[in-house]
Amino acid sequence: MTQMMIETRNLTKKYRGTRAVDALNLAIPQGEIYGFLGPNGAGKTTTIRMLLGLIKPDSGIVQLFGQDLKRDRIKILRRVGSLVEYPSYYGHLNAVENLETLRHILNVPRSRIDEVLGTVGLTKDAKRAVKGYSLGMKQRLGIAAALLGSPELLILDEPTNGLDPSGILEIRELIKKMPKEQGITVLVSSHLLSEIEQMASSVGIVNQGRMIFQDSMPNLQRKAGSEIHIALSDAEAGMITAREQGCFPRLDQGKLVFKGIDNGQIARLVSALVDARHSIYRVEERRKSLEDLFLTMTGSGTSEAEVSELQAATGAPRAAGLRKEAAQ
Ligand SMILES: Nc1ncnc2c1ncn2[C@@H]1O[C@H](COP(=O)(O)OP(=O)(O)OP(=O)(O)O)[C@@H](O)[C@H]1O
Repeated sequence: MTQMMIETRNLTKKYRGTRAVDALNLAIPQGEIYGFLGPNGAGKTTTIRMLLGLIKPDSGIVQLFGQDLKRDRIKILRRVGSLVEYPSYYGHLNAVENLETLRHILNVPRSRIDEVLGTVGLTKDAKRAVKGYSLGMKQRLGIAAALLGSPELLILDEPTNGLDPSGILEIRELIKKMPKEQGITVLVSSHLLSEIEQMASSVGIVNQGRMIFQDSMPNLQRKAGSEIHIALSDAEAGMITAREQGCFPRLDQGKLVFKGIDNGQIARLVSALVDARHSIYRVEERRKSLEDLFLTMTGSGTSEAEVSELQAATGAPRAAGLRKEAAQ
């Protein structure tokens, strides 16, 4: 059976009577890149702080590597690397010198510094003062520091926040190689679905402290649903041919749009349209973008009916006040 690297049960934290994290059940198996997604204020950082033992839950359980965090906190956390908010450095020191202090605390060999700087692509700049680093380089140095103790689990809170596109790409590529090349399970939080979509193998979406979706990324994409759009010479006449084939499209800007149609039906339909002397310009699959899905789930600009339809489709529980907060 796959080991759970992180598991929480009914994890709850209140601030002044408001539940920042509300009965959260996280389940993160070994080898995953788990995208922890939610709009600003959803409770991601509060959850991460509880996972790292930085704050105490009001109720609920945190288990890392199958062990209760309350029992053997120091020993368990030695197996975890983390980057929460912006890391702080001595600007006048170089990367090696900055990591040296931490190396002593962790009691790891000197060679580990070269290894982690190599992993994050900072070997060339290792002897430059950190104050001259870009924000992306500083974040990569933060990840190097998190990797220094050879963790089995890496927890990164919004590591791409504030970075430019090339900085974002570097961090993303770095995270993507963690499970395969380093055998490390990763939890990475973000408020951007597009970010998570490009690196995560599974995803948990939180809003107002509650989990509204948790599954594999392919399942999220599948549940987002797809449509087939057919552009042809005479869409109205094409509708009649489609109906004769038992398909019932809608008409959208001169195109026939089909939901829930399989490959066999598409093949028969196209062949019937060609037989009926239609010119077919394009047949394309369009997925509801995950960005749309995320916005719908977190409740911005969509109708009550749409939210219900989506939650039914994704099997997500209904969160109290789900639609109050707009996604960022
Ligand atoms: N120390 C604190 N005192 C009071 N309220 C807090 C504290 N920390 C967090 N909160 C509140 O808890 C809620 C969740 O905040 P949290 O920082 O966990 O969200 P987040 O998903 O990480 O958002 P962001 O992406 O903006 O960091 C917010 O309403 C926040 O204002």
